[in-house]
Amino acid sequence: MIRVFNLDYTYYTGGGAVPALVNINLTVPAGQTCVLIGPSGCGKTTLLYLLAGLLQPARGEIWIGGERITKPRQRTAIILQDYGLLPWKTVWENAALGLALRKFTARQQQERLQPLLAGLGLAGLEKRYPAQLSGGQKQRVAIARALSLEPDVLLMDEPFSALDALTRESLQQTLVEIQNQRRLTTVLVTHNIEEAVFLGQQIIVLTGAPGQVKAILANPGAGSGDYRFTSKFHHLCSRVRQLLQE
Ligand SMILES: Nc1ncnc2c1ncn2[C@@H]1O[C@H](COP(=O)(O)OP(=O)(O)OP(=O)(O)O)[C@@H](O)[C@H]1O
Repeated sequence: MIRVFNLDYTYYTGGGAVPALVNINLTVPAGQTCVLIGPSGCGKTTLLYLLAGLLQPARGEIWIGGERITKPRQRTAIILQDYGLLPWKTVWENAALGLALRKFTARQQQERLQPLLAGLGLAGLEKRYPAQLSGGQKQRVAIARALSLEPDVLLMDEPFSALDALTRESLQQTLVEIQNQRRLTTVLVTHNIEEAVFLGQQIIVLTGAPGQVKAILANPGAGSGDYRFTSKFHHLCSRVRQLLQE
C-alpha cells in the first residue's frame, strides 16, 4: 500500500541546510500498522508530512496504492500532535469539519457522524467545546474527524503522548479495534517503546538526525489483547530500547 524509495528531505533555513532524512526506504502492506520510533529530532514528523503529501521530497519517491504522492491525497487522514481541534467549535462541529469542507449536507453529516461518535464513546458530548473535554476525549474527537472521511490510510503523530497511562492504553485498544474493522493502513509516530511494540506490526527504528532507517522489526503479535503480558512483548521492548541507545 505504502512504498517509500530512496527518500531524502532537507530543510533550508537562514542558518543553512538542515538535512532531516537520508535514504529512507520502507514498505507498509495494506491493513498494517507501522510505527516510527527514534530519537528526538530524527525526522519522524517530517516523514509523516511527506507521506501526507504536505512536504515534497528532495530526492526519492512515495507511492500510496499505486499513486505517486506529490500533493495531499483524498483518502489519507492525518492526526497531528495537538489534535488539531478548533477551540471555538463544538465537538460535533469539530468532528464534522472534514465533511463540511467536502460539502456533505447536514443530513449526510448526521448519518456518518452519529454512529462514529457513539462508537468512540462521545455520544452526549456533541455540544461541548474542546476546553470542556478530557485529553482522551479530545483525541477521540480528532479520531472521529479523521475517520468520518472514510480514509484507507491513517497517519498519526504521537497521538497518545499527552495522556495518562490508562487512558493511553484504552485508546490504543480503540485504535486496534478501528484497525481491525476498517483495515486501515496506519503509520504512527511515537516516543513510547511499549506503545510501539503493542501497536506496530512493523516497527521502524530511525537513527539520530538526520534520520536513517536503523532497523525494521516484524512484530506479528501486535495488537492482540494479552500481548503486553507475554515474554515476546518484553523481549521486543528490550530490543527496541537497545537499538535506540546504540
Ligand atoms: N520548519 C523547519 N525548518 C528547519 N528545520 C526544521 C523544521 N522542522 C523540523 N526541522 C528540523 O528537522 C529535523 C527533524 O524534525 P522532526 O520534527 O521531523 O523530528 P522528530 O523526530 O519528529 O522530532 P520529535 O521527536 O522531537 O518530535 C530536526 O533537526 C528539526 O530541528
